[in-house]
Amino acid sequence: MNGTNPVFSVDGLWKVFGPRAERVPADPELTALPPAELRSRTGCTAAVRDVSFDVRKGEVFVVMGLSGSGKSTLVRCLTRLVEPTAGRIAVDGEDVRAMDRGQLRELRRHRAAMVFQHFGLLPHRSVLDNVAYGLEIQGVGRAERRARAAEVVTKVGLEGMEQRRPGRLSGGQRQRVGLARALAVDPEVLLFDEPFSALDPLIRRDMQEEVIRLHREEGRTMVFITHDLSEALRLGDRIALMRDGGVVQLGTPEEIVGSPADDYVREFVRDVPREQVLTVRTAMRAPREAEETGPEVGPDATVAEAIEAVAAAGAPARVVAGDRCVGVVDADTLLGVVAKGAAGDTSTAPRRGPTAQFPAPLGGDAGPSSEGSRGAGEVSGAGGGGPVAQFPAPLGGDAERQSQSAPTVGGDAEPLLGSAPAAGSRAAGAARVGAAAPRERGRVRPPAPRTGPEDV
Ligand SMILES: Nc1ncnc2c1ncn2[C@@H]1O[C@H](COP(=O)(O)OP(=O)(O)OP(=O)(O)O)[C@@H](O)[C@H]1O
Repeated sequence: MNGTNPVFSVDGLWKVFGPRAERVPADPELTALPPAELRSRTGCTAAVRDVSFDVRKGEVFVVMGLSGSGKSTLVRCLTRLVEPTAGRIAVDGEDVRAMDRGQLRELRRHRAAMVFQHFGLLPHRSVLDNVAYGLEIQGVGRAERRARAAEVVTKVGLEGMEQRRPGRLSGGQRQRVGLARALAVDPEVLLFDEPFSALDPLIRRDMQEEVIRLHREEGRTMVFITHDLSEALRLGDRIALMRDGGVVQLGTPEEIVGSPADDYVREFVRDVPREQVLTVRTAMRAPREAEETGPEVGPDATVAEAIEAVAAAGAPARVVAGDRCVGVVDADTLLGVVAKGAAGDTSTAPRRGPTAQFPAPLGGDAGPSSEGSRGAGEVSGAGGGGPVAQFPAPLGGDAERQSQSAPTVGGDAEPLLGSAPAAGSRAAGAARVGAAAPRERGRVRPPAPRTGPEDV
């Protein structure tokens, strides 16, 4: 995926609303002003400020940020639904800003279809005809467009509802029709503008699964806007986190959660269960002698999956890539990852997830021998029962101290995160984890904490 040319390439993009907007990007004094001052001095709002990124072929690229951070404006600039003020945009190497009206129409209809939150369905048309609508605009003949529409209706799980009117569909079903309509024109890229934010949480999750399934089956490039961090983590191969029109961090979910670029991002991801996002790459250490046995996990397994594997076996797990053991994760290193998040966050209530289930500290001495030799049954009685209680507990009861004394985590996390894998390889790696929960492989599935500096 990474070796191919980008689908969209954005360089130094600005969108300024207000009088004589073009002067803003051109004037270093004005570009340096904070948003409020820029507004009071010029009457202008810089909705997008000097943003650069590539959307790679086949990836789900998420644009995330709080309300008003510039997400919609940015994504609308990609096909010039909003006219950029300055900067370059290319689609498959073609200059979007140089396109004439006909080329733009072609771009929007065939190459980059948008799925909106308000799906804009035609109330007097059946599901099938709504889905076929985009093809109708393209001039595709009736028989062909209905056949193609029927295919995508099935693909999005609406088989049997072809003749219904939108008014007789639930919100989730209507959103599926909107999605089917975009898919019917077989665009190279799907652009989603907060498509699920009006749906209730269960249906929303359903639709997220749908997007993941479609992406997995078709490998279609997707740009997805959301203000919901858990949605971004669930869907994104990479996430651009926006604030005040700028991108404050662009990276994989693992990079954003594991190595926040600044305090703003750190605060944003504070409540994310790190063990469900970070992979064992963050936690592994060099293998020691006589560590040739034990469970195996792929390099893209999450820390949570590795905890399960280590807990079930009562022994460290080998991280295996291809035929090669590239490292080992054990109780210390895995807990270190979890504790590192908790250490900076002592003011909050206890976090959910595996950490909360660990037995009370057992004295803190968990050298290599205790990890290797402690049998599953030995600890479970003392620690509160359940498979998780079998996990040796090396903490002395002080998360902060543990995080400082976990050199593998502190020392290795950042550099390893830099080489975070692509989604496809995540899938391959995760399949090794015998004890992993039956969930989507290769995708992060955190519970749904709505986190952020403020809830939007
Ligand atoms: N047509 C417009 N005229 C003037 N200002 C605008 C216009 N459209 C957007 N803005 C401003 O640009 C900034 C970014 O808006 P935008 O809608 O892109 O944010 P967003 O992150 O998509 O927000 P939301 O999540 O609420 O949709 C906001 O300050 C907004 O008020």
